[in-house]
Amino acid sequence: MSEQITIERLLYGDAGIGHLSDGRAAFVDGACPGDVLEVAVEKDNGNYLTCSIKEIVSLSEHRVTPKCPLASVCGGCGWQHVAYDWQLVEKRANVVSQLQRTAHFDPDRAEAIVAECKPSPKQFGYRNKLEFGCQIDPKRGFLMGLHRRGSDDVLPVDSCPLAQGPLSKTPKALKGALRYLSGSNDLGIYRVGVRQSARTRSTEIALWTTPGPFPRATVAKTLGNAMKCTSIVRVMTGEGKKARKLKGVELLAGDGYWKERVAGQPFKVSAPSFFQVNTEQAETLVELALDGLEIDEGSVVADLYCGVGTFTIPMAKTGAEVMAVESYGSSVRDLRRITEEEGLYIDVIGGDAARELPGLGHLDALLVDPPRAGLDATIIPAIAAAGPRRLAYVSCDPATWARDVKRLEDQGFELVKATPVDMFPQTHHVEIVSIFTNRKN
Ligand SMILES: C[S@@+](CC[C@H](N)C(=O)[O-])C[C@H]1O[C@@H](n2cnc3c(N)ncnc32)[C@H](O)[C@@H]1O
Repeated sequence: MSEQITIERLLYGDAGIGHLSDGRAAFVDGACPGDVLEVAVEKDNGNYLTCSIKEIVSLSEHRVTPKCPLASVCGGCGWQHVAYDWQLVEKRANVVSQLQRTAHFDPDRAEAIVAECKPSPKQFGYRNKLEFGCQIDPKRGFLMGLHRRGSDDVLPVDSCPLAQGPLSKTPKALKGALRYLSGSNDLGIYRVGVRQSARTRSTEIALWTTPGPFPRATVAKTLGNAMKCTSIVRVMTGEGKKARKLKGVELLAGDGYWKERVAGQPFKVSAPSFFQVNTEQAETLVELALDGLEIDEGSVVADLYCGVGTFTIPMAKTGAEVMAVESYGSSVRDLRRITEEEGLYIDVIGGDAARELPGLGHLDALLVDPPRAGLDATIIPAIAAAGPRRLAYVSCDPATWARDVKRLEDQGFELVKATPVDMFPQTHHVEIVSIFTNRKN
C-alpha cells in the first residue's frame, strides 16, 4: 500500500521526513525537501515509519543531479541530490532544532543564537583524506572501496569527487596495486587511508593491517610505482573487536608522516592521528574559536581533546600560557614534535581530559573539541570549577552537543553564539563552534 506525501525537511542522516495522512512521520531515504512522493511503508519503528519511494509525483526546486554516479548507493554522501544552498539551510535548521528539543531552548532564543552555516569554499574536491575498507571475497579476491550505504559491505569505486585534486583518482591506482600484492597471499589489510595536501603536495598511504609477516619492501615498491607519494606506512592493530588497539606503526618508505599547512602553520601528522579533513574549513573553525575565546598574552588557557594541536598552536601563538590534553599517544607525540620545532612552550598532557582537568587549576579560557559522543558527564562540574570566563565548545554532533549545552547552562555557563561550519558538503554532517560566557565571572 502506498500514499502520497510532501517532504518537509532533511533529518540528521540520509533521509527526508514527511507525514502520512494519519499524522505518522515517514522517513524516506534519498528524498529532498519539497518533493511530492508516492511512498510505501517498509518498516514500522514505533514512533516513525521507514518508507521507500514508489513514484516521484513532482520534484523539489532544491533537487540537483548528483555529480557522482554512485551517489545513491555509496555511504559517503547522502545529500548530493540536494542543492548546496539548501544543504546549508538544512544543516543550520538541524542545529536550531537540537537546541529546542534537547537543550529546551525557547525557539526565538535558538534562532537568535545560531548563525548562518559557513559554506565550504569547495563543495566538491575538499577532502584531504580518503579511507577505504578492504576485504577478501572468496570469488572476486581482494576488494577495496567505500562503504555501501546502510551496510559494512565494500563498494568498489575508481574515484571520489569529494577528494581534492589527484587524491580523487587514487582508488583506481591503489586498488590495482593492492589486488596484485594480495593475489597470492592475504596481507591482512583491512583499511587503507590516503592523505594528500593541496598545499604541501605531501601524500601518505597508510595500510591498516593485523599483525603478522608482511613483505615490506615489495609493498613499498609496488605502491610507490602505482602512485606518487611522500610516505608509506603500515599501521598494525589488534583483530576484530581489538581493531582500535594500536600495536605499532612501521615505516615502509618516505617521511613517515603527512604534512599539511593550516593558516600558515605546518603540521606533521602521523597516520593514526586525527586531523580535520577539510583544511580550508579547519581554518574557519580556528578563527571562530579564537575570536570567541578572547585570549591574549598572559591568559591561562587549556585545549582539551587537542589532537595534534589544530587549535593549540594558534592559541599558544597569542602569547597565552597553554595546557593541552589528548589521550591518543600518536597525536600527543605529533603535538610535542610540532611544539618543539616551533620553539613554543605548551604543556602537552597525555591523558584523559576528564581526569586531567581538575589538576590544571584556574583557567581564563577553555576550548573543548570532543569526539562525536560529546563530553563525559563527569567533566562538566570540573569545567565549572576551572572557572573560565569564556568557553569554546567545538562539536561534530548536534545531538550530543545540545545535551552538553543544557548541562553547561545548568552549571552557570551561557551559550551566546553557535556557528555551524560546513566541513562536509554533500553529507548531513556539520561542525559547530559554540561560545559560552560564564555567569559566575
Ligand atoms: C574531534 S577530535 C579533535 C582534535 C583536535 N581538536 C583537532 O581539531 O584536530 C577529538 C580528539 O579527542 C581525543 N580524545 C578522545 N577521547 C579523549 C579523552 N577522553 N581525553 C582526551 N582526549 C580524547 C581523540 O583522540 C581526538 O584526537
